[in-house]
Amino acid sequence: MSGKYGKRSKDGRDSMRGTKGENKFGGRGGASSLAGVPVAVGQRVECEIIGLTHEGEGVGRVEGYTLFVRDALPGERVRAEVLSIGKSFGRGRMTEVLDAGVSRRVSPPCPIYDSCGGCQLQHLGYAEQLKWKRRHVVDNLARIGKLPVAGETREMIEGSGEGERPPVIVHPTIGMDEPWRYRNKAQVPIGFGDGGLIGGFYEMGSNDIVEMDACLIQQEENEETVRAVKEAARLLGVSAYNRATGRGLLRHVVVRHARTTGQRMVVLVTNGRDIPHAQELIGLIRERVPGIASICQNVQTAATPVVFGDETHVLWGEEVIYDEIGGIAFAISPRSFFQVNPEQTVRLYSKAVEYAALTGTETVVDAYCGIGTISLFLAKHADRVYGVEIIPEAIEDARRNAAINEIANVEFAVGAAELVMPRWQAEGITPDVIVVDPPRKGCDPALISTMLELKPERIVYVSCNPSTLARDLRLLEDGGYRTVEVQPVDMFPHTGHVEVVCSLIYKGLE
Ligand SMILES: C[S@@+](CC[C@H](N)C(=O)[O-])C[C@H]1O[C@@H](n2cnc3c(N)ncnc32)[C@H](O)[C@@H]1O
Repeated sequence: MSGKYGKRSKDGRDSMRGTKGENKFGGRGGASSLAGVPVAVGQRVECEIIGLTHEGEGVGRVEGYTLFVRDALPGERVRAEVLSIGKSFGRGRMTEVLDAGVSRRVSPPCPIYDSCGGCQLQHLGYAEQLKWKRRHVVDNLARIGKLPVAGETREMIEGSGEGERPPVIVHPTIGMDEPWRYRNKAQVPIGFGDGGLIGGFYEMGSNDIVEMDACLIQQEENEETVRAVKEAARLLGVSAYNRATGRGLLRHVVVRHARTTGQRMVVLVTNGRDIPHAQELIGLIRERVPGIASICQNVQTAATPVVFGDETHVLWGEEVIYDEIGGIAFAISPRSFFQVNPEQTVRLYSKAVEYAALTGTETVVDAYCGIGTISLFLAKHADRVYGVEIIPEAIEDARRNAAINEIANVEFAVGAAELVMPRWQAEGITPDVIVVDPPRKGCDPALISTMLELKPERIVYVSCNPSTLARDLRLLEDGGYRTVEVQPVDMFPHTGHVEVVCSLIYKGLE
């Protein structure tokens, strides 16, 4: 075995798959042996795998010492080579499965799974992935949130300090019937290979880009678009960005596909404004990409792994493409957040609407609203919805989305939710329901304080990170709320990520 087993995980933030694995697979740096640590770097050890991290590493134990072993699965006994050690844990690579035990190991269908860090769980059967994602949520709620979870062990409930409160119901993860080819967006880093310009994904643990033509979790249209753009760039001699020297033009190709309208968008992220042969490049992309509706340029000159810079403009076509979710049309601009799995998004948002339990008379706040997706879903069932979002273009899209869907009972504001909410509070806006859908770092503490002052009857919390979710639920519980139901939704099959939607109720009203 090679590739995935022998290399560090990469930061996949801007990979073709666009998943968010972190670079944590150790490496050979640091001490080769440490006092009190029962393993040494380079040693081969046998270990039982008793759990799985959110990055898909098996959690092994060697004489009580924790060894994270990439690609090993719970229930297995494996042989692993130790790659790095620290005082409390180390990292290793699996060299052999000694006993598969009860693990549900499957053969990953993707031919480059070994070297690409975009997916972490293709080697685990899909039904088991769904179970594991629920387990991951439960563990975080119990460990970080100190919440009692229905049907779970007493040890988990102990220490919650919750007394006789009803336990939280954590439902089974909602999965996909066909968990492949779901992503509507690809972010492809561009670099140099032997034959010139290449684009695909970062090799694990390095900034080396590996050419990739196919990715089984991408919609095929995105693969086709990326291929066409790379070919056009090669034909015209467009230079690829060199991450070591900061020279070269094309840094990333970002493509989106709107399944309901067939429209496609290409964003060329460039290291500078001037694109030589720009008109020829645009011409070739238009000729070779069916459904192309928008070609944009984003300028990013900083030496940073962040994909987009602040300057975006249209090179050809529209400034947005249109897609539809649950019968609502959405305009999507190059930098706006739009859920990447449209099929599961309908399920996620429908749950959020269900948990909001609206009757038509309520005032609702949608914090971290993006392009107004959840706001517009809620507006049909509420008296008035207020959405707040930090990216100005996203709010432009949100307002446009309200207009094209003829939804008049929504209002959007640009700004940090933690700053805008107190302003609304001062203006006398008192929400009956607050929906939050923050980025991975969770809600700003100031926003939580304002929510606790406003005391809405219900809070609906949508999260892509179970650990910050659990932290925030604890704060909300301490402030007078009870977490009632938690629904994990598999928005990112074959990766370690899980989306969660939760309902909370103000205890004073129970
Ligand atoms: C997970 S996305 C959710 C977007 C939207 N609810 C959806 O489902 O499409 C989080 C959003 O929060 C925005 N954001 C990040 N920090 C923010 C802040 N402090 N205040 C308001 N919005 C913020 C991001 O730009 C992003 O659009």
